[in-house]
Amino acid sequence: MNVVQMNEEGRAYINRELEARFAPEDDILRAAVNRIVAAHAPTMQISPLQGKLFQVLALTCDAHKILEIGSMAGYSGIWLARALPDDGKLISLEVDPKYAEMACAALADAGLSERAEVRVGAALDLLPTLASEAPFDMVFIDADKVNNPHYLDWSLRFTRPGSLIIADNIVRAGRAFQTPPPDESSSGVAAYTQRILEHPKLVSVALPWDDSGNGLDGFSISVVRE
Ligand SMILES: C[S@@+](CC[C@H](N)C(=O)[O-])C[C@H]1O[C@@H](n2cnc3c(N)ncnc32)[C@H](O)[C@@H]1O
Repeated sequence: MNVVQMNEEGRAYINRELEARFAPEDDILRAAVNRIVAAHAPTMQISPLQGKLFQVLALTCDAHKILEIGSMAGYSGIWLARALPDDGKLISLEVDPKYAEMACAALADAGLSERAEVRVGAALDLLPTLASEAPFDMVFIDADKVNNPHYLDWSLRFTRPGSLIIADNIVRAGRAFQTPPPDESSSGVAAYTQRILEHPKLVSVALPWDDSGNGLDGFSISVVRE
């Protein structure tokens, strides 16, 4: 019997093997990451297995419209938009014009320009303009963590029963569990977590995730109930 030791090496091995089988990156996804690396920017994108999980979730809730807050170079946007039908729509919000440009290029390379749109600006300025495009079947929150509670307010306004609201980086290597949290981002995440747990219309779960060298993190998934 081949037993894998559950040390760091063992976890990396399992992750690699699962990624290779369930969520292999193609050239388009690799090119999106390469753009980040070429710009000497930090690689903050979701992992391939997260991307595949989000696709499975999008298909499960029959997502036609997805809202993403925090596009960066379009890596998660590609995973999400690929789960949409031809007449589906991903709207992704990004404050940094350089990242927005990279995201547009990545989505165009992926042949997803018709289905995915990047809007440039601070999410809190852009969100009030999206009312006519709601409801969204899925919202992915992955921007400035300090504003997560505001993003939750908008997500609740813009979703329907059965929609999913996902938030990345809700552990922050444990900083989000400290009382009081040691920084503003962790405070935002802690407040977000408390609210999704207490909200009567949300059923939520969170999973731990090893954030590619940035330490242990995690993400939450909430479903909006009737
Ligand atoms: C963690 S990265 C997103 C990674 C991306 N979701 C992925 O997995 O490929 C966070 C992004 O949010 C953007 N951002 C930060 N504050 C923002 C704000 N107030 N409004 C919109 N985007 C913001 C950052 O510029 C950055 O590109």
